[in-house]
Amino acid sequence: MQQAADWEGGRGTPAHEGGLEVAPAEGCAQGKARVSSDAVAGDGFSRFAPSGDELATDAVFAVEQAHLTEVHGKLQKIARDAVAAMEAVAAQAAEDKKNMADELAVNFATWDDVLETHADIVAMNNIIEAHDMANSVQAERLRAAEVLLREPYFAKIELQFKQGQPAKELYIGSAGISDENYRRLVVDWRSPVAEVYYNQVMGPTSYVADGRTISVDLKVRRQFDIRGDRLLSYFDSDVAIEDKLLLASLARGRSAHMQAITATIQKEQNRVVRHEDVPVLQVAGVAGSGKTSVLMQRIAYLFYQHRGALDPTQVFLISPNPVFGRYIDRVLPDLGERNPEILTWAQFLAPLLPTGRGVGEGEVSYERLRAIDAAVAGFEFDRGDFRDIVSAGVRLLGGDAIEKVSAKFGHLPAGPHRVTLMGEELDGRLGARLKSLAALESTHDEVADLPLEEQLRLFGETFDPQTDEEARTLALTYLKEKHADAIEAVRAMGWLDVDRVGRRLLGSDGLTSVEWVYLKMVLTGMGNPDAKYVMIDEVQDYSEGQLAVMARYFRRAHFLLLGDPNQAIAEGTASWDEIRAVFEAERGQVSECRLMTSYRSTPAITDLFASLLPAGEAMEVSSVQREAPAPVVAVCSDEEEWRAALARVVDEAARAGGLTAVVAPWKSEARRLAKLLADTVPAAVLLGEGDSLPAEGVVIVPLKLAKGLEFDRVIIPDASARTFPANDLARRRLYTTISRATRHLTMLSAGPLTELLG
Ligand SMILES: Nc1ncnc2c1ncn2[C@@H]1O[C@H](COP(=O)(O)OP(=O)(O)OP(=O)(O)O)[C@@H](O)[C@H]1O
Repeated sequence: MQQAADWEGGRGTPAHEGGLEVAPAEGCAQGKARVSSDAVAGDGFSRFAPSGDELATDAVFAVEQAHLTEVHGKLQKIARDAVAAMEAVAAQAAEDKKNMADELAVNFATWDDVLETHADIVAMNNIIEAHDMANSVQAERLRAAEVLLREPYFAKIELQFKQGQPAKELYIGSAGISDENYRRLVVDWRSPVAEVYYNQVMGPTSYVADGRTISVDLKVRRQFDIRGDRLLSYFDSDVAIEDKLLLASLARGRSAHMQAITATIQKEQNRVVRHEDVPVLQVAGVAGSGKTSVLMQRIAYLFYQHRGALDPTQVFLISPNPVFGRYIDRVLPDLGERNPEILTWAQFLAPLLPTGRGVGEGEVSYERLRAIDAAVAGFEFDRGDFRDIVSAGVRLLGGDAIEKVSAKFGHLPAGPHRVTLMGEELDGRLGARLKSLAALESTHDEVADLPLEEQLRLFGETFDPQTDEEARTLALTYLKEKHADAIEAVRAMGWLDVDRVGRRLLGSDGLTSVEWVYLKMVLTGMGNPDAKYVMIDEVQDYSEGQLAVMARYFRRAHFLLLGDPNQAIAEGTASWDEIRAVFEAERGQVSECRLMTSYRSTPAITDLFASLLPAGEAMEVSSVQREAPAPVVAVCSDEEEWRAALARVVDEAARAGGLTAVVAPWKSEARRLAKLLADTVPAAVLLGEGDSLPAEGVVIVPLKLAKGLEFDRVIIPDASARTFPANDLARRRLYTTISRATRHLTMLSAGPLTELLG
């Protein structure tokens, strides 16, 4: 066992028994991590594809290639036919519209004429609607064909439904499609029968369709690697111990955007993707276990299940940071689906807050929010809780009037019902006030004094009213725009001084933004009742308060919570049990799943981050990746050495190709590193919130922004005890940092290496 010098005092660092071996090297002490994993290695994969000669003589290969060629040809025809049909519909629609417009004699002379005109218009609309419908069917077909032309299918199953009968062949792909005779060419991966493929059990098995369990005998389970109309290889699995397609997919490495895992969803992942629709599903998964991938597949699955009834605007994905949002935003479009609303916490919260109020820190306990619930239960408004609505210097609604409206509904408790009724009444009063202003001579003069282009923009003509009524109508249009802020303030219950109510109720100086939004929800019922699904990725990074706000805001939605308790990288976030408790309190029962296999990193890197897990948990984590060079550690004895070593490893990484991340613990440290490297390795760029992940190169990125992402190489610039002291938070931060690496990991240490790696 070697010892490396401590650059601060020249003291020796302790040796790391059973962990990383640290050996001196030029400039810094260097070494390789010892690997204990015997996970699936290269040999299994090298047999995956038959060689050229074998392919030529492989009868199955020839049959499958012929089938693929036929299906691909049919898909091309389907796409061509769909385009032609859409063009024909468009031409016909244009013709029909022209004819109908020519024939349509708008006549309101008598009541009979009105009825006839109305009937003509309805008939015209029906024809237009029929065209739209025909087009949307063809558009859907075209979309499916386009998705499939890239890879028509990835698997085939042969199912025997009854003994003695021939087995039925089904090809499974990213979308489902039939030929012109309604014969299924490809079965959608989300269809009930496809479950048999994902269950990875040969022989007698079953699937559920329309609530019925259907028993089948799975005779053949064949996986394909296909590009367009070319079959690259196939693999028949008789026992599902090794998934060759999975190994092939993992060997292909990462790309600048997350890829769908449709063809290789594993059994434990499939349980989450096809999980029954429960109010809350909480999924705990180790780093790289496919939580985000599974989340995307689940969304695609839900769109399929609720086709026509679930719109993407009713699904929300709360993502850890904007870079991550962009990293995942191609997965669903590649599957032929639209993206849900992808928001960070800040993007979710900001529009709910009054202008000028920052999102602030999210650290709020559930207890504190429950105190708000308790206080509001026995509460009554007073005059000071109401604010004048003022716009452009005009007081449009006074606090006294609002208090009177409140008293009118005083028989109701102060809460959402009463506030809604008050809102409606105040909306009416504001409308009446604007109307009375619109009747004033002074307003008409104001409108007449508007620049001409302003009048044209507002009215489509200059202000030249012929009657009083016309003058009032035009003035009202002007006032509605002038006082749009007041109209919006009434709609958003801006007349209620939430801060004042909070101070009164809680006796505190001020509310945090989380408390403010929560109190507003409790008082006014603010929320999104139309959201049907909300997915929170990296759920361990939110406080109880933030989670309770989301649970309350999306009050009718079903939640999917995915996270890794060991990746909680900030203080004040909810523990795994607290997350469950918040959702149990807010939404009732919480169902749970676990994902324990890691797909991202090599066995050596997986072993290393798994060694940071609490005792017991590490034993369960396994890696599926192939082996690659062991992680490298360099302990430097002084700052100068460390700088030189950093420049060297970053430069080497830049030359090696692929994408490297220098993961800094904090934003300030990332900036410092960027400055430090600016002269020596200018290729290394600082990644900001507004950036997308490049396909290759070197990025310097704070850990917070690296959340959920992965890189071919990770460089930890300082794995010293100073950056990672021996405590739980640092342990989780190191685990998260290391697990961003897929194949290569280099750790430098300015001074003694952290004990956590000992
Ligand atoms: N079934 C699978 N087939 C192919 N690749 C997979 C599969 N499951 C996961 N992967 C790959 O493993 C990597 C990690 O997946 P993902 O980012 O979804 O994991 P995660 O659990 O969200 O990670 P973390 O929490 O550490 O950010 C990705 O490159 C993903 O494509």
